Amino acid sequence: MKRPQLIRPALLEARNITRLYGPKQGCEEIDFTLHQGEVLGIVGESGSGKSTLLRVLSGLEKPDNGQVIYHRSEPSFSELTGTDLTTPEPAHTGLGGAEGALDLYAISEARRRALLRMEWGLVHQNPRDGLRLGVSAGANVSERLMALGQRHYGNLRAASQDWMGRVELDPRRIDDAPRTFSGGMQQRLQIARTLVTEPRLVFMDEPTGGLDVSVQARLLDMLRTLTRQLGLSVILVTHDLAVARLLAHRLMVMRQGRVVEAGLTDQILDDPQHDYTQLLVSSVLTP
Ligand SMILES: Nc1ncnc2c1ncn2[C@@H]1O[C@H](COP(=O)(O)OP(=O)(O)OP(=O)(O)O)[C@@H](O)[C@H]1O
Repeated sequence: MKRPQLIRPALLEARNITRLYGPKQGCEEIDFTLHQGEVLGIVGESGSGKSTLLRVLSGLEKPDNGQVIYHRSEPSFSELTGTDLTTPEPAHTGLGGAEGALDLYAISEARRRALLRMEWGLVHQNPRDGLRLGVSAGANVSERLMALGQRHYGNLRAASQDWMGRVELDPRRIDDAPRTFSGGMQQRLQIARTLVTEPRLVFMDEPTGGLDVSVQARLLDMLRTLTRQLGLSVILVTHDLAVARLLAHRLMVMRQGRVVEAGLTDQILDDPQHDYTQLLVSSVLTP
């Protein structure tokens, strides 16, 4: 008997996105839908446009063309905070489409930033870009909770300690400054700081890049556990196919700013169709 397919609702849609700095420099005509609970890996060699696309998707850089549509569902953080992202602004018509669909670049920059701060999360390759180095580890973790309106000192501290434990950091180091942590520990702290609010959508840019191989392996393992436990929806940029294999359900392969192949991770890596993907995959396998 054929099993019914479970169709997960769409969370983020890229519609014909183009952001070019020069010919083939940036990303061009990108279309895809990310569904709830899905990890989408964007892979490709250096300069293929992965980071440009991630910046556009995460609201940091306006595309030259195309739309990023975010499908919000209840309960929303606006209910928690009193901020309403869906109310159209005076000169704003960007809420077309399905109810709760937000056109990312049709809302004000302030609202876009609020979205990134409160419903989304961004894990940078360099943890120093995502941490506040002047405050303690605990304050780093609890900051996003405070942005959501939580004020109780004891609860914030307990949440910070809990999350430090979940990312395998010693909770007794809650008052230490991040700069006293190793690179791998800082990355775990950045992940705790990002995930503490259980964001609906997380963007990760080479989250294990720049770390020793053994540190990478542990971090990857932890990321995989957390994404599964929390059912996170993730857009992950990586040039490392092993990272993509471990974390991503689906892959998009980019070359010179365009998507050359997309599909289920195992399908793409075990049976690549496009010449470029075949080259990428074989270059990893060849010693
Ligand atoms: N702000 C910018 N101004 C001008 N050119 C840019 C800018 N950002 C990216 N580019 C160019 O766009 C192209 C794609 O860069 P991008 O950083 O998106 O690629 P990538 O696949 O993420 O590479 P890497 O893995 O090395 O980070 C490159 O040719 C790059 O030089």
